[in-house]
Amino acid sequence: MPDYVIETTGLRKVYGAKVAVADLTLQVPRGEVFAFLGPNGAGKSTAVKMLLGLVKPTEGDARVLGFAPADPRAMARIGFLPEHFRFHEWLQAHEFLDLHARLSSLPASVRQRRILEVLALVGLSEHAQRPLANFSKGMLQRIGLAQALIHEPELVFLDEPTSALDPFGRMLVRNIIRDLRAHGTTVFLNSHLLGEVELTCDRAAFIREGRVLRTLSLHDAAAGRVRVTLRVAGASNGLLTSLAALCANGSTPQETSPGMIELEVAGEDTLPQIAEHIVASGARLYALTPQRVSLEQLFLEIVGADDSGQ
Ligand SMILES: Nc1ncnc2c1ncn2[C@@H]1O[C@H](COP(=O)(O)OP(=O)(O)OP(=O)(O)O)[C@@H](O)[C@H]1O
Repeated sequence: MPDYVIETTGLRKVYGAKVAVADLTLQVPRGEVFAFLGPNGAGKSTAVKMLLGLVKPTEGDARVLGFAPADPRAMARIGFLPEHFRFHEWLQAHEFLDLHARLSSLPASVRQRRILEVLALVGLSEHAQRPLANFSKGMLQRIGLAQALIHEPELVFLDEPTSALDPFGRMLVRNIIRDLRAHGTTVFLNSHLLGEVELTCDRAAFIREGRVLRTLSLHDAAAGRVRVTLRVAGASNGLLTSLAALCANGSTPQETSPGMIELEVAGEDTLPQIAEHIVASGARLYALTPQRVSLEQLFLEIVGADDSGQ
């Protein structure tokens, strides 16, 4: 049986008349880097808060590391970087990390070593003695990530961890997430930066109004939709009809200009069949150019482009 670190069934949260999370059913296996994607107001942060026991669900059930949310046995093994972190600005970076190490019940014998390790991990070793009040937004996000990892958690929730970071910072966070995965840590990532998600995550769930619309693997290139551009000569009238049978989701091939055809197929496995159809029709194939459909395109299609700004 798969070892799920997160399992929810029909999780729901209502604030007055506002349904923040409608009906969330989700399973995240151990060791996965899982992305939670959805437009503003989709209920992502509320869902994470319910999983952490910070918000009480109106209905439904959740298990995190096998326990009910907020169970101290689970919480000790979870790290969390909230979207809006309230920092203790009067503390120096190392004091802030020491506070969080103590809150995580890290034994005194390892605290100092872990503080130095996580400061190095997030590239802030030289700022250990600086008060957080003097930190830039990006540095605060890095130190927030350091506190989430100080106790070597099994499961880490990162809510928009790179929103304030420059490209170097984003690369650093990508590498940290890859290291976490290599060590078997499960990462639950909320992000609007779909390029980052594509590079770091194993699987993504698209949510809207607190419901999972779809989950998909981000690894399996053969399973991802592919847009194909063809350059052909001598195409017969029947070629477009014949290619239509290979298209994804009821889409149809389009002749964009003489000799140029575009179509979308469900995965790379269909590419040889396209070539076979063209040759069988008697046309000559000069170019077949596949391009994976980006996560951003999928997001716009699945979630809908007009559902922001709540
Ligand atoms: N404490 C609260 N009281 C009332 N409404 C709330 C509360 N928290 C969240 N909401 C509402 O619930 C909905 C979901 O909010 P949530 O913050 O979970 O969305 P999100 O997907 O994390 O959004 P974003 O991408 O903008 O961070 C929103 O409409 C929000 O206004």
